[in-house]
Amino acid sequence: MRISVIGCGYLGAVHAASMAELGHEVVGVDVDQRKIAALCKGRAPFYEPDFGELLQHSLASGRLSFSTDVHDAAGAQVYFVCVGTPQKRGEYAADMRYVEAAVESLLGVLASGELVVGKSTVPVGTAGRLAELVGKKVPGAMLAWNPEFLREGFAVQDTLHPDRLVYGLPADQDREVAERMLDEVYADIVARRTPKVVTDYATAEMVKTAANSFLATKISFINAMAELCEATGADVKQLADAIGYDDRIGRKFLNAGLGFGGGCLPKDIRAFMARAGELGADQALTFLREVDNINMRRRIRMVELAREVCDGSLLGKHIAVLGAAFKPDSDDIRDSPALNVAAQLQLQGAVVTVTDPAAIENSRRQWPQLDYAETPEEAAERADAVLVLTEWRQYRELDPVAFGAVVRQKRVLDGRNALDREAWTAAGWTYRALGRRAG
Ligand SMILES: NC(=O)C1=CN([C@@H]2O[C@H](COP(=O)(O)OP(=O)(O)OC[C@H]3O[C@@H](n4cnc5c(N)ncnc54)[C@H](O)[C@@H]3O)[C@@H](O)[C@H]2O)C=CC1
Ligand SMILES: O=C(O)[C@H]1O[C@H](OP(=O)(O)OP(=O)(O)OC[C@H]2O[C@@H](n3ccc(=O)[nH]c3=O)[C@H](O)[C@@H]2O)[C@H](O)[C@@H](O)[C@@H]1O
Repeated sequence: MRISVIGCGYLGAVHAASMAELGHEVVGVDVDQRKIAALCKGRAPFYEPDFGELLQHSLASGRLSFSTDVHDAAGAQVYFVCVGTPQKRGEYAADMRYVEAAVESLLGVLASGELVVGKSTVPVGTAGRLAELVGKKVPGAMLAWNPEFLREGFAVQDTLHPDRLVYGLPADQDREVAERMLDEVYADIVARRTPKVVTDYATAEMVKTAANSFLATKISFINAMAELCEATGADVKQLADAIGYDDRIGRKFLNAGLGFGGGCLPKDIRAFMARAGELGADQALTFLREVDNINMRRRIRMVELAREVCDGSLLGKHIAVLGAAFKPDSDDIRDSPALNVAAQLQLQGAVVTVTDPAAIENSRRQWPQLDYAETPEEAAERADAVLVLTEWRQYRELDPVAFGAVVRQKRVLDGRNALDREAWTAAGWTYRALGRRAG
């Protein structure tokens, strides 16, 4: 099948290479010339495990190419829309200008019988509106919404082996044709009997925002428990383990700590609230405001904790921040809790050095005022406190004995509840973590 993918960022580039891996002829299009130049050369423009190999394999097969010209996308049976939907500046709502522009550009290349498939996360109501536009401008062309649930750090695995497929389809006679075309795109995945939900546009759009809202709520729930643990002397990690044994609750996404960041959960819950407001149903989602508040309070608490361990003042204290990406195995720093804390510490007078295995280049571009080091040892040289804010394996596996020789003061703040508290304490470190007793 011939497929085009519009927008080759974290989602689209992986989707394009994965579709080629599934045997399709794929053209990836992006307006960012640097990104396309890198992809054409088989260089991943971002850090994502397994993506580099997949990209090179797909390019070598001759089934994958990239372009900055949307006309090179013409002649496909299916056009995936994977452009960004960031938060609007100064507002909660999603900025839809990239989706609008991408669909507008497709109107010039689309033909009757071809299918536009939205993958970007959008406010409910978008697909219906765009389907009308597509049908009016290109009679016989169709539109479907097929939200994506991949996680960064597992993007290749999640794209090739998703736990479900969701098709939001038109209500008219195009419904069956569109479903058949999507089944052909995902033939290998459908053949494995992957659960498939075939529904209308609005439900498909809402499945995506509801899923991200639920995940954000689960994280903020455990972080609210962490706040109470701090007030009572209880231990949030043991609490999460204990409630997580209940199958109805489950242990996943109950890791208390610095909370959620990234290019999706924060902006998606806000866009969902904004859309509910537009629809006159804002009351239904007021709880998400509290989810957001609990999440942001963790960042402030982390800074307080750093001040506490630094004898009540951050002025002139050398602080090593281990981790800049919003999560491990990614170079994505969009709304990174780690960088937010690093910047707050610096504003309060600390001398902050940040390190990260993959995200230093991105961080330097966005936060040039911070200092950076290549390794945790360099970052922690003569530090008064070490903060582990992204739980990269390298940091989880640090040897607290050897690492202790580098710093001025053996004080470690475990922002992700990821270190072995007993081992660090035994090596003479003062151990502090959100929602746990001092070690
Ligand atoms: N990053 C992720 O893990 C996931 C993202 N999503 C959703 O997918 C969408 C894309 O997210 P990311 O890939 O993270 O964003 P991104 O910012 O990494 O990529 C978006 C890409 O679209 C390109 N673009 C913008 N306008 C264009 C146009 N008119 N024509 C062609 N290309 C254009 C940009 O240059 C950029 O490369 C968002 O709606 C996001 O919420 C959904 C699931 C997972
Ligand atoms: O819409 C999206 O873009 C994606 O958003 C999230 O994926 P992602 O942002 O890549 O990463 P997550 O693993 O969900 O982590 C998000 C944030 O929550 C934090 N987190 C996660 C789990 C947890 O228990 N505690 C916690 O604080 C992470 O550190 C990270 O900052 C969802 O998990 C994906 O299903 C979805 O497709």
